[in-house]
Amino acid sequence: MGNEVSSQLQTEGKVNGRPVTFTIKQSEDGNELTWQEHKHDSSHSIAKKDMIAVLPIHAQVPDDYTILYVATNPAAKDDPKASPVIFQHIIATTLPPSFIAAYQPPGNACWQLRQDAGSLPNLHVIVSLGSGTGQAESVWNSLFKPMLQHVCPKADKYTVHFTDSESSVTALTKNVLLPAANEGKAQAVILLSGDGGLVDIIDGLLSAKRLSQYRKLNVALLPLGTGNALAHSTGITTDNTLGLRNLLQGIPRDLPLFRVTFSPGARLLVNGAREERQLGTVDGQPTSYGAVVCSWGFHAALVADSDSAEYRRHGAERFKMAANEALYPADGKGPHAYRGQVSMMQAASAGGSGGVKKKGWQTLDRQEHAYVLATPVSQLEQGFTISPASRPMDGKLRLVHFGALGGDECMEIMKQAYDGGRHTTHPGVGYEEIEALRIQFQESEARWRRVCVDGRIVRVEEGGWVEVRGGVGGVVDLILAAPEL
Ligand SMILES: Nc1ncnc2c1ncn2[C@@H]1O[C@H](COP(=O)(O)OP(=O)(O)OP(=O)(O)O)[C@@H](O)[C@H]1O
Repeated sequence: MGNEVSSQLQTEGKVNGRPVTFTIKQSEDGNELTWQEHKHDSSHSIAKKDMIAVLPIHAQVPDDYTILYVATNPAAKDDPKASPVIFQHIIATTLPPSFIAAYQPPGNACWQLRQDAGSLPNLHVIVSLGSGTGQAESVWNSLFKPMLQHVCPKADKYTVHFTDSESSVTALTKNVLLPAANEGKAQAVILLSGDGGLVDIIDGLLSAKRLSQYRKLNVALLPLGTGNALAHSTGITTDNTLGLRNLLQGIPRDLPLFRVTFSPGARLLVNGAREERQLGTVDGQPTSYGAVVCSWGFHAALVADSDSAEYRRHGAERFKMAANEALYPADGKGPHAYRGQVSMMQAASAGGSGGVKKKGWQTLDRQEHAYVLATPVSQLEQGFTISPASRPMDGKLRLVHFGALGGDECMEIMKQAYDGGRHTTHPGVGYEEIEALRIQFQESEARWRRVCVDGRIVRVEEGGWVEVRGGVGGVVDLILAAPEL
């Protein structure tokens, strides 16, 4: 190619009507669009990580496109509740074709699928004011609302819901989303929340009968929680757009779920564990559903203990703070040894770390445990790779477990999880693909019988049990872009 720049990489065009030269440049963050304004001899650029999409404007002006992207929000420097980025757009004429090809949403992108056979899209935006460090409202105002007004200018085409309590999403699901889904209406939900918002939707949808004409919802995540496990594990957080690139470029994919069944006395703890509630039942058994994690032991305890307004202010740090308290308790006795019988059913395809593979239930030899965690996702928070073999949306449950250990040894295993998931090769850690997990609790004190299902805490009665099984689907589609974008 010599010094010649290919027409794929450089074109003469316009930005907002002003003549420019566009160039695609290789940078550390990937391909970057730069342009040189002829009149002012000034240069500009948009980094790959800031790109949302390139959208054609009209068939009559085939060379004109709108570039949607984000820019750093200066207000976020001093305000932890401010959106880190704001929405930007420009009109570009005669862009390099490779740039258009990279960022124009595919024909089957969810945006188009939301148009229900020509009728108005049934689009709900949920702004969860209690999620993460409280950025959802600012993200709505500075980022998502301006983008929606751009791509969906008729404001009456969508409904915005702001949460005002921890039961807001559940109530909306039971009163609005489920009845409409049962009438076969196409619905799309855009969720400005953490994993909890999605779990509330899933649980709400599964709380009552789904009729034969039930139509799956499309759900798109704008990850604004603390852990954002699903978003990190599916690649939604790999750019700076807080899920907007994924929203415009993604296609609907069935979200694999697992079912968690409890003994009859199990209760959901709410309102900072000050209140308890009955769980929904399936065939008479208390049942919950999840998409991220079901755990008992150290992980469940730290999720439960860090779920207070005081801890939440610290964002993802809250997990580390609670972990320290659990591993090095003030009484100096070391971490609790959780007593119970843990059984698993290995998946037919699993190799497993426990020697000869047998179908059917197998009970672990040990009676004292520190960590028992089943998950279909790879990361529980950014960089915490609890299950490195997990692949997005494959629905395979994996079990990570180890016995009662000292604080330092537990901490070392956790550090290895933060180091790309190295803990799964630690000789004391079991890691296998499973079909099902069952725990029979042998603890007299209630706090050691707490189970975490996607951040919710369920306390099981003395002598009670929990069982986890994968293979549930057909309830919601998650909007996901191809990982290579
Ligand atoms: N306005 C509100 N008032 C009280 N509670 C709220 C309100 N809005 C949301 N909540 C609750 O706050 C919690 C937020 O959960 P969510 O999972 O979205 O965020 P997170 O826990 O910070 O993130 P993650 O689950 O990804 O770690 C949920 O229990 C939700 O019901």
